[in-house]
Amino acid sequence: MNTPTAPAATFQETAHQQTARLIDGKAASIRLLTEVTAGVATLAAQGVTPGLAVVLVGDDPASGVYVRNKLKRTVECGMQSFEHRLPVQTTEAELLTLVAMLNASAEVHGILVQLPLPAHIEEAAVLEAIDPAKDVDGFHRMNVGALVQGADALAPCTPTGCMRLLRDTFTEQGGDLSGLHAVVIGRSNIVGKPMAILLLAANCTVTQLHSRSQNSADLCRQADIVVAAVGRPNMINAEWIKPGAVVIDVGINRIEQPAEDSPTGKARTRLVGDVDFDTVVSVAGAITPVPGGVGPMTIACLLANTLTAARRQSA
Ligand SMILES: Nc1nc2c(c(=O)[nH]1)N[C@@H](CN(C=O)c1ccc(C(=O)N[C@@H](CCC(=O)O)C(=O)O)cc1)CN2
Ligand SMILES: [Mg+2]
Repeated sequence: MNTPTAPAATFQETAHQQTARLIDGKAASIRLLTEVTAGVATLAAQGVTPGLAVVLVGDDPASGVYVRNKLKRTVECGMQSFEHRLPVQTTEAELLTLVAMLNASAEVHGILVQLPLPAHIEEAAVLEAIDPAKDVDGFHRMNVGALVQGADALAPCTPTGCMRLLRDTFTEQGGDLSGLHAVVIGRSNIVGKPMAILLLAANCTVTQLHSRSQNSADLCRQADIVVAAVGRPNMINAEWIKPGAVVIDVGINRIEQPAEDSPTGKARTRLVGDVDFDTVVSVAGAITPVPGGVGPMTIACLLANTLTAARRQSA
């Protein structure tokens, strides 16, 4: 093993003792969508218009919003959009028949089945039925395996978006994250696990915390980079954060806000992350807000993956 060396002067050494810099995911997503739009135009000029099929089963209101946003951005980028809304009582067999049809369609380069699916449908069976070349969510085992081995893969959109935000935040080091200690909180297949793989591929030292971890706050306080993806509102407070650390908040939790705390004086719901923004903002060096942080990057990375898939299928 090489003699350990201290990481190069990092963002946090220069940035602490002040309010954290806000990492603007909305602006970063617009930059990426602009690149994707140019790539789509180039491919279209060669006779291939990338096509994305989005499948939504049931009427979960949040999923409905995400799907609507995906369809809107798809069209804005110049891609073809194929929308499939199925009733909640759709059977697994019916859904698999649709997936097979989309796999066979030459106009469809990317397929996305919005999660969560209704409880009677086995999610894994549906995700494994998608042609890995069209799996723009990067959830198929073939793509997960390729990601782990560092081979060309369609990588999951939310972790990819987080990596882009991190590289942008560390521009002073040329986007180099080598040697930094990254703590990922959460181990879901969609975010936590692929996030850890991507950070490892970027030469970070990675610690993964989860519901059974002990001394989580102490471990987290050693991190240069914290990625919170647990789905528990405001769980990570200032005591978990080393001064100057870069904090990426993947959580999207809708909580009730009582009338007395609401700016309008009426009870309403409010979107918060897994990170207690109000306390962490004065300790961290940089932080993503919720909304306007990771969320918009998820959709931009989905369209980037669709462009990549279309390029590969037409090569
Ligand atoms: N098949 C998939 N299902 C789900 C995924 C996924 O990547 N693929 N991720 C999430 C939901 N999701 C995309 O599908 C998603 C969630 C949130 C956002 C977003 O832009 N959030 C905004 C706030 C939006 C709001 O007001 O509710 C933000 O954070 O600024 C985009 C995509 C689960 N399912
Ligand atoms: Mg299920």
